Amino acid sequence: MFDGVEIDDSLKEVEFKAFVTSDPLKKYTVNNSVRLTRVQEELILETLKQPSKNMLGCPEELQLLANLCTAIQAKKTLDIGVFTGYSALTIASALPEDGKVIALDVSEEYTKIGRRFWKAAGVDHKIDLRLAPALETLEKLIENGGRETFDFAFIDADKLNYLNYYNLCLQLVRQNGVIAIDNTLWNGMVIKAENGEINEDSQTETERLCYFMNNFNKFLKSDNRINISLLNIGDGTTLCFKK
Ligand SMILES: C[S@@+](CC[C@H](N)C(=O)[O-])C[C@H]1O[C@@H](n2cnc3c(N)ncnc32)[C@H](O)[C@@H]1O
Repeated sequence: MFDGVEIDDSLKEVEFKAFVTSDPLKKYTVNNSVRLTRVQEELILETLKQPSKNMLGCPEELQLLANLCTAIQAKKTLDIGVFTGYSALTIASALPEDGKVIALDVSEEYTKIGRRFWKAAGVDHKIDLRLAPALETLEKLIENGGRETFDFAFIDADKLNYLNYYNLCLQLVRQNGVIAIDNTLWNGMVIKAENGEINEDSQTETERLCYFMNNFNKFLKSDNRINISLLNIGDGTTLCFKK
């Protein structure tokens, strides 16, 4: 897949992503399972031209989430962190005609790319984009009676708010609904945090975020409000099944 894509240095930072990986087994699993529509493929290729391309979601992960939405017959969903609209497009495509993705981001610039592709795929009527800090939007949804009305949520925005997003999503998602969380393996670096090689005072922001992510993973494991699966797919995807 995407053999013609030029790999520049910024993409080498995200070697775990299927379209740049050199891991033969990962390539195999993706080549033998990921199905992309023409519009998804065009959106991915367009995003790979953007300077912030390394934020793009992983096709194998998003396909799994879409399949999960179908399996639980999701209708009302949340996409926290839209970027160029790939996750919203993929989730919306798995929903029935009257399904909804409430899509949360702060960036007009990124999301306007997504709008074009949502329209091309004929799913724009299912996507309700809210341009504001996601915490504000989630709190408003709760205030306005949204508690336990969502079937599914995908958390993929600013990492330091992950715990806040998770706690708000737990209020918004119904019993047996699913919260999926991206980047929980942090490019494999969580092992360094686990071994004490990285801590909250580490030099780089990415290391400090990794320290945070390792603690967040431990919090999720101990949270009895959910059943959990941490999958080594994409950059690490944690599935939380609300009890
Ligand atoms: C990793 S990208 C999302 C990728 C997307 N889910 C996909 O599948 O391609 C993270 C996004 O979170 C957004 N973001 C960052 N801080 C935010 C905040 N406080 N509230 C809402 N969105 C935020 C960024 O603008 C960016 O578009």
